[in-house]
Amino acid sequence: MDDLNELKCEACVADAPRIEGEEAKAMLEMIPAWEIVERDGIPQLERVFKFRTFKQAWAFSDKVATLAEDEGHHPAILLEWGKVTVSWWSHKIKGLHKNDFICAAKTDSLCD
Ligand SMILES: C[C@H](O)[C@H](O)[C@H]1CNC2=NC(N)=NC(=O)C2=N1
Repeated sequence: MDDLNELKCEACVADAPRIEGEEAKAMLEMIPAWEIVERDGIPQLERVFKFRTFKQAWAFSDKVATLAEDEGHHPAILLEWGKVTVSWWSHKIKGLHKNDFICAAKTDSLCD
C-alpha cells in the first residue's frame, strides 16, 4: 500500500465500510504514534502533540484545520497551553474509515 500520507481522502458515505478489529490494528501500525480511543462508543484515532509555547500549538492547530479543509474531512482539535490533541473519526459511519488513517498520517507530516 502507498504511504498513507500520499493518499487523498474519498467522500465518506453512510454505508462506507468501517475499519475495525484486525484491519484497524494493521493500519494502526502504519501510524505508530497514534492510538485508538473510544468516546461515546465511537472509536477515534488520537495523538497528543507537545509544544514549548501556546503560540506554537496554535499555529499547528491552524495547519491541521487547513489540512482538514483540503481533505474535506475534519478532526476534533483540542488546543491547550503547550499541547494539541487531534482526534480523527468519521461521523457518517460513527467509526473509523480509511480517511481517518490517511489524515492521521498527513497530520504527522505537518511536524516534518
Ligand atoms: C458534506 C461534507 O463533506 C461531509 O459532511 C464531511 C465533512 N467532514 C467530515 N469529517 C469527518 N470526520 N467525518 C465526516 O463524516 C465528515 N463528513
